[in-house]
Amino acid sequence: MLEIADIGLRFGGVQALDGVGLTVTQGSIHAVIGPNGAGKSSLLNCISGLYRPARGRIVLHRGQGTGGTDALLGLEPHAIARLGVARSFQNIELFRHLTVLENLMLGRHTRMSLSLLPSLLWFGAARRQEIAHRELVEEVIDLLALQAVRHKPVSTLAYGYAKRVELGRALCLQPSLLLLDEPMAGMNAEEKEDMARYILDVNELAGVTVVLIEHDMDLVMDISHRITVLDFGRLIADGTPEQVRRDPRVIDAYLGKEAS
Ligand SMILES: Nc1ncnc2c1ncn2[C@@H]1O[C@H](COP(=O)(O)OP(=O)(O)OP(=O)(O)O)[C@@H](O)[C@H]1O
Repeated sequence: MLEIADIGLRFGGVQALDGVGLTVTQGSIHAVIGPNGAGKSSLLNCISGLYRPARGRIVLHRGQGTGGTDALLGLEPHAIARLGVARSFQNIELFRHLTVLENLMLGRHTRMSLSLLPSLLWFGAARRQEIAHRELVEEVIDLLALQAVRHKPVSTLAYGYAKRVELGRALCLQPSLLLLDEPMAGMNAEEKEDMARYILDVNELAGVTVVLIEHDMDLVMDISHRITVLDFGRLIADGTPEQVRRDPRVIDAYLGKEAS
């Protein structure tokens, strides 16, 4: 569903990404791992359009039925989001004084097709659209088990819950591809386990393809179908969790450091 080839990105003297390429399969959870500064966030930023790599190719194949193929390189972030690529955890700001439901409805509104004026003129159409939005938001609330906190302001929620609302905000855009940058950062073991389960549900039940950056190796090995390993901006391994776990370059570059 996503093909990335030969990405080169430089910041002054730092080669953040050097010839990186990978293929994300539709329906998979694809993790990107590597030591600090390896280029993981930069890669996600290239996919979502925040960074413009000097060279390379990023192509999104949209799902069956739509038949579309889009070159993402050079598109603005909002245009990429409109193609069904959502990003969570670093650029989604929740409105902390608003309730969970209000935050999710707001997340949904960026996807509204009717502008204000036609909405006033064509009240019926706007109303139908509002009902459809509401149904989608209710599905997200069910999927992420947010019923108990739906009317609570986000500022009153425990950290793990707030993170789940962020995930919900991204899901309200009905993405086909979800980019998650360290979704478990700052969480305790129980919160991490919960979040991992919801990411699996998003993938399996909602059919969303996920690209995930995460430092917790056991967790990555548990939930990912495929793992790409970066080190100093270069791809050093790519494969199933079993293949990556055994790869001597990975053990050297990453697991070795963790174990020591
Ligand atoms: N906006 C920027 N300006 C300058 N240098 C940058 C910028 N973004 C990233 N870099 C540099 O590019 C390299 C890769 O950084 P990146 O944040 O992509 O790594 P990472 O693997 O996500 O690291 P971490 O695990 O610490 O988040 C680093 O040397 C970093 O300092």
